[in-house]
Amino acid sequence: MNFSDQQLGIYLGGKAPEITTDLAGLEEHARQVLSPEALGYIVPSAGSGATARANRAAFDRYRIVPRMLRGVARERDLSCEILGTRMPAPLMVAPMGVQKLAHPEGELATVRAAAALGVPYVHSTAATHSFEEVAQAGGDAPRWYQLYWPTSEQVCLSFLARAKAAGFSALVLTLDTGLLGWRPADLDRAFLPFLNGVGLANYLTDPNFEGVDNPVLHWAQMFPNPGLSWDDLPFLRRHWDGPIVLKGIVSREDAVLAAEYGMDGVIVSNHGGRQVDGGIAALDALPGIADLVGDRLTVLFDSGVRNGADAVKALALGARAVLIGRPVLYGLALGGQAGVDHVLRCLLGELDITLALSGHSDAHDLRGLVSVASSTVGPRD
Ligand SMILES: Cc1cc2nc3c(=O)[nH]c(=O)nc-3n(C[C@H](O)[C@H](O)[C@H](O)COP(=O)(O)O)c2cc1C
Ligand SMILES: CCCCCCC(=O)C(=O)O
Repeated sequence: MNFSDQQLGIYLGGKAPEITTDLAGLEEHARQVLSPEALGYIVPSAGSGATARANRAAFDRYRIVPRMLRGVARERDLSCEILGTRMPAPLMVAPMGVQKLAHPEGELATVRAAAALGVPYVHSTAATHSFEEVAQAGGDAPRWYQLYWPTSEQVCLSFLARAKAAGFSALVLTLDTGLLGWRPADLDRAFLPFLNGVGLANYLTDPNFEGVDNPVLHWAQMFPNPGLSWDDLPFLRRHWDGPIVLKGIVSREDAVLAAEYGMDGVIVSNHGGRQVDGGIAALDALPGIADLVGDRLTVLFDSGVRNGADAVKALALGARAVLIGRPVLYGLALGGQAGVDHVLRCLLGELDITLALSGHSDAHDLRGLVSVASSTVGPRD
């Protein structure tokens, strides 16, 4: 199946879609519908926003060099298997908490849209719906669980057990959020969703929270948890029967440590610039890490992917798959489940078209497809 049939469908239908197909322009549309608090939480980044800008600038620096006359198939197949999970294309939904900020149906709308397309969904510890609710909404579709490691060992073990029982097949341990980054947009509003009980669904439904007088205070004792070290990882291995992926890796040294500590994969990510201001662009970190550990670890990528061409660049620079962050939330804000469906279909369609126009019938062996531009045009418009 060609995902670019989406494009044909729009032309033949003769009807403009309700949400723009210009995914890079989605943010502007989403800004119109998000409440000031939701907008302040979702869109901006840490500090001056330098890391988020670097993420985008890096994508602009790399350019696709399409190849010709390569007998591209009319029927293309972008499917792949990543850590035992089959997916229709090397694309996943990044773990994102507090999705009810974007839309009342929150993660349920997102997981339903992803499931209908077979796109794996990664469930955040900071979600507004519990493991069990999300599993029910997602049915048999592929799903992974993202752990924010709580300070309580009991709660940690309970989360792992609940995730396993609810059919989450791989574990993503996020490492770059030992504490929350300095986020001026939220600080200036004195707004943190968790303190209003938003984003605590997994906690509040946990047996360890039963009968607790002040659940928010109890949660505040679980997070932040900056004291974790590499030597804690064997604990996870003992208690999680399945692949483990470390999210938030941007240094080669840490990628090598991840391999030495027996992890299965890493997500090269700077959390979309939401944590460290002035950090390295995730895309700039990717090729070095993929070269160094790509033969031992499954290297995945997020931070700054805004359209199908960006996904192609990350794949060509060594990622086995890319995770989509904010654009999914923008789709969610603009149209609930249908909005997420639209965003994912556009991404898949543009990914397929970009690959085909570049001479590829699948998403394998894309090395050499991008180069650093000798002359770079400025950011859009
Ligand atoms: C509103 C929001 C909430 C997020 N929550 C989480 C989370 O709970 N766990 C996590 O590992 N990453 C979380 N992230 C980070 C994403 O997984 C991903 O790394 C990031 O969005 C990628 O950057 P991009 O959106 O600029 O592409 C969140 C991101 C946003 C925008
Ligand atoms: C468990 C509390 C911290 C959640 C942070 C959510 C997140 O990753 C983000 O906002 O970014």
